[in-house]
Amino acid sequence: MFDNAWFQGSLLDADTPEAVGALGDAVERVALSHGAWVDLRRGWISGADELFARLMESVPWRAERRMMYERVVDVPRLLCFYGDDAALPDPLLTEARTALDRHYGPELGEPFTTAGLCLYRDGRDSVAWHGDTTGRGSTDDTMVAIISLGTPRALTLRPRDGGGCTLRYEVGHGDLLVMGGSCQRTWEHAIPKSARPLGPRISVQFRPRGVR
Ligand SMILES: O=C(O)CCC(=O)C(=O)O
Ligand SMILES: [Fe+2]
Repeated sequence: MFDNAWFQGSLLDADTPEAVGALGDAVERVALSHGAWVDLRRGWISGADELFARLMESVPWRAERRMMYERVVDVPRLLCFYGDDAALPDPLLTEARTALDRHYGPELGEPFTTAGLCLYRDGRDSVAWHGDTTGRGSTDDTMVAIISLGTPRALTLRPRDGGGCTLRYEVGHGDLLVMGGSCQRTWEHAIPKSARPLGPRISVQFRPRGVR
C-alpha cells in the first residue's frame, strides 16, 4: 500500500512495555490568544510503536474523495471514524480515552465519545488549514485530544485573524496534544506536506459528542 522503509521506531520506545502514562503535572499548557490553548504531554503512550503497528494492520483504512476545482480528487490521507461510543480498534485506545476523561472531564464537562483515525502514509499526505467546526466547535469552547503514533510530523497552528506567528509542534511516538478553549473557532491547524521522505504517522483524535 505504501513504502514502509522510512518508518523507524523510536529508540527509546524499543522494549518499553505498552502503557498510558500519567497526566496531571506532566501536562504542559500553553495559553494562546482569544481564549484558545494547547496542552502537550510528550511520550504519553509508552511502547507506542507497537500500538502503531497493530493499528496499521487492524484498522479498515479508507481513502476518501472530494470535489476540488470542479474535479474529484483523493483526500491525501487515509481515514477511519469511530462514532459515538463505538468499540475502538485497540484496548490501549480505550484505556487512553478513559484516562483523558478522568483528567479532562471536570474541565470539559462531558466525555470524549468519538475517535477519528488518520493515516499519513508519507510526507505527501497532509491536511490543509482548518478548524474542527463541522459541529459545535464552530460556536462552543471544546477540546480535541490527539494522540500521535509513528513518525513525528509537524502539527501547525495559527490564529484565524492573521495576527501572530505560526506555532509548530513535532508530534509522534505516543505524544498527546490537546487543543482546547476556543481553539477550533479562533485558530486553525494543519499537518503540512513535507518535501523530506518521511515514514507513516497515525493520528487518533478524540472529540466529545457533536464536535467534528
Ligand atoms: O493529524 C492530526 O493530528 C490532525 C488531524 C485533524 O486536524 C483533523 O482530522 O481534523
Ligand atoms: Fe482538525
